[in-house]
Amino acid sequence: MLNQVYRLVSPRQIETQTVNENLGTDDIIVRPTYLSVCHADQRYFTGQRPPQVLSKKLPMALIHEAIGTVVRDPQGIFKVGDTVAMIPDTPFEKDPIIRENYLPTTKFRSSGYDGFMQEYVYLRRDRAVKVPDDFNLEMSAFLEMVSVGVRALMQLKETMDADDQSLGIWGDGNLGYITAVLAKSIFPDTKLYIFGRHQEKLAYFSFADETYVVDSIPDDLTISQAIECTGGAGSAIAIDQIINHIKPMGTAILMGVTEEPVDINTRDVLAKGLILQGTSRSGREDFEKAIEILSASPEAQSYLQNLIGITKTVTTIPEIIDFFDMDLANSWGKAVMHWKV
Ligand SMILES: NC(=O)C1=CN([C@@H]2O[C@H](COP(=O)(O)OP(=O)(O)OC[C@H]3O[C@@H](n4cnc5c(N)ncnc54)[C@H](OP(=O)(O)O)[C@@H]3O)[C@@H](O)[C@H]2O)C=CC1
Ligand SMILES: O=C(CO)[C@H](O)[C@H](O)COP(=O)(O)O
Ligand SMILES: [Zn+2]
Repeated sequence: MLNQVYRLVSPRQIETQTVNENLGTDDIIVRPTYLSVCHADQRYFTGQRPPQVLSKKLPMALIHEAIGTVVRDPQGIFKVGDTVAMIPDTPFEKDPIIRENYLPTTKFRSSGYDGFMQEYVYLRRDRAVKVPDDFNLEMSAFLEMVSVGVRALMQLKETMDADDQSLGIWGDGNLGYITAVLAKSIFPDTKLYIFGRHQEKLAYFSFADETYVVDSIPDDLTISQAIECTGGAGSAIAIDQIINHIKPMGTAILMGVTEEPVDINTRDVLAKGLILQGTSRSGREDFEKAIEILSASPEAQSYLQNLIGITKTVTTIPEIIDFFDMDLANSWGKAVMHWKV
């Protein structure tokens, strides 16, 4: 069946490419409905990745945060009309130790493989998770990012020592906010401190125990565990502040993506016996866990709806490009496209 795929062919240049699709025995067909933009998409859209990376990855459809409506399931397991979250992480093998999102053979949509900016997505059925009927659709568009926050917190839980007194999250944006909302459910008795750059963003973290602007953190403040959700140029100072304020033998989960290597004060990492652990992307079970947590907490759903930033119905390629530009200029929240292309 011929399918229209909207691919980034070079920075800021999106073209329709017609692809002849075959429906595999274990596939379903999904019509994307709500798509949410990630920093990773913007790094490709604006050409912030090195030229040799761009030439390897492009052309490809962007977007890995999306929900859609099932239009066909040959096995009849999904009902036509079901809303599903689409999982961009696509493993092709199982490993007894390495999680699917860390396997080198796993494909990740919108990172070298077509993302969800398509007329229809031909999806392996295990890459679709039913979205509860009472979930807000625009909030559900970024369930992938929620699943990434779940992954980080699960890794923290598996790795950290017994000190669960306090958790510090560096980063007052989308990822920090989502991870903080989830932390209230996963570590309900742990004091939650947020460290950011913008008082007006920190104001959204009303559920946290304390918020700090990073240039005025009390010198004697200590935290048990930490998660870095900054990325870019800001992550070096964030990691340095974490190393300074975390208690000995604490664990710091690193989530922010940088294009350049980051200097780390290894002397203090050694002296304090710290664990630094990276986390990237998520697997099916993290999507299921995210939906389980949100289903049990209307309050968490309500907080996440505060993260819905700009929303717009897009019907043409120029409107897609305008929307990406609007996202770049937007300071708070996730940009969610209602996909009518
Ligand atoms: N590991 C994973 O699987 C995933 C990683 N990411 C990555 O996470 C990072 C954050 O994404 P997102 O939340 O959407 O981005 P946002 O821009 O929404 O949020 C980042 C926030 O952190 C602030 N910040 C920058 N430096 C510091 C610092 N040193 N201390 C405290 N706050 C700081 C930024 O301020 P300012 O804007 O002024 O710099 C900004 O407000 C990105 O690199 C993104 O690619 C995203 C999704 C999944
Ligand atoms: O956003 C993310 C997951 O939600 C990851 O940071 C993103 O997938 C990294 O991909 P790339 O290496 O292509 O930047
Ligand atoms: Zn992402």
